[in-house]
Amino acid sequence: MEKQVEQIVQWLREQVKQAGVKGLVVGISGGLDSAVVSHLIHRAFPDNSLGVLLPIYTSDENLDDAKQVAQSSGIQTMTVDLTDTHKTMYAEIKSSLNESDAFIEENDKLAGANLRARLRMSTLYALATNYNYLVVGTDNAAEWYTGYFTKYGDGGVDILPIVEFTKQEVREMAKYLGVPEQVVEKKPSADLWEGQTDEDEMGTSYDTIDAYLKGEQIPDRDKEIIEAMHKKTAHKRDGLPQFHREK
Ligand SMILES: Nc1ncnc2c1ncn2[C@@H]1O[C@H](COP(=O)(O)OP(=O)(O)OC[C@H]2O[C@@H]([n+]3cccc(C(=O)O)c3)[C@H](O)[C@@H]2O)[C@@H](O)[C@H]1O
Ligand SMILES: Nc1ncnc2c1ncn2[C@@H]1O[C@H](COP(=O)(O)OP(=O)(O)OP(=O)(O)O)[C@@H](O)[C@H]1O
Ligand SMILES: [Mg+2]
Repeated sequence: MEKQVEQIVQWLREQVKQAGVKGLVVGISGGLDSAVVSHLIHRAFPDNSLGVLLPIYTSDENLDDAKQVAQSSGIQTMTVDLTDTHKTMYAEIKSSLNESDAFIEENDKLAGANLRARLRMSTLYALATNYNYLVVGTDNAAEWYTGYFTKYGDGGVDILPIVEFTKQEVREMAKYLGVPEQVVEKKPSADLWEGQTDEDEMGTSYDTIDAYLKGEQIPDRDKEIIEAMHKKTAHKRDGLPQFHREK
């Protein structure tokens, strides 16, 4: 594991050098993926890494976990509470809609949720500009394959250090790095609405996605869910469609 971690740390240093910047910034949620990334970027840049707590209606429990991750990793942190910003901005969007165009319930929930991720992204880029840092993404292999992230939200980042690691591998890395136990054991959640868990929303489990990515047999039903998500979200992984002028 030490070798694996050291390779990622070296890679992080190369990315910073190649980009001609000074360090790295990540959002810390109190969840597993950002905990691992916080530990890794602090190892790579003890004096030039920043973890940002970005609560939007965030529970005390998750905030507390985020603080404990800050402590276990040793990373410098700051907090920008975006709850009021989200409230104001989303209310403004909704009140500007014609009554006949108003959100249906499901879209309302999703749009509000994705706005949370995009406000966090905007904040991280403002800070990256100030400190001359790159924004580090926390997607793992399962999230990347299924496209389980918000386009230009938590998907709006500069580099992806753990994108080739399954959720289980990220969990193993977390234990090795000394991430607090309750964070290692916590149910993965995007925390974009009350009570959300990734596995409930996706309708399959990380263990199953991990197994599929490793080429193991999984039930047909899960395979269908995973492939449908993968197909539907191809646009999040591909470059932008561009119109080419005739020569
Ligand atoms: N074929 C296509 N070509 C180009 N663009 C296409 C497109 N289809 C949709 N789009 C665009 O993409 C948008 C839909 O994508 P997007 O806005 O990302 O939204 P969407 O994929 O619908 O929702 C994001 C999902 O990721 C989950 N999530 C988000 C953030 C964090 C985490 C977490 O694990 O922490 C999970 C969240 O719970 C939700 O299930 C459409 O509104 C449209 O603008
Ligand atoms: N409250 C928050 N404060 C700061 N960053 C956040 C917050 N919520 C989400 N993020 C950012 O969005 C990323 C995506 O969230 P995601 O839930 O996939 O990861 P996680 O919370 O680190 O781990 P897990 O998937 O196990 O919950 C986080 O890793 C983090 O960088
Ligand atoms: Mg989370």
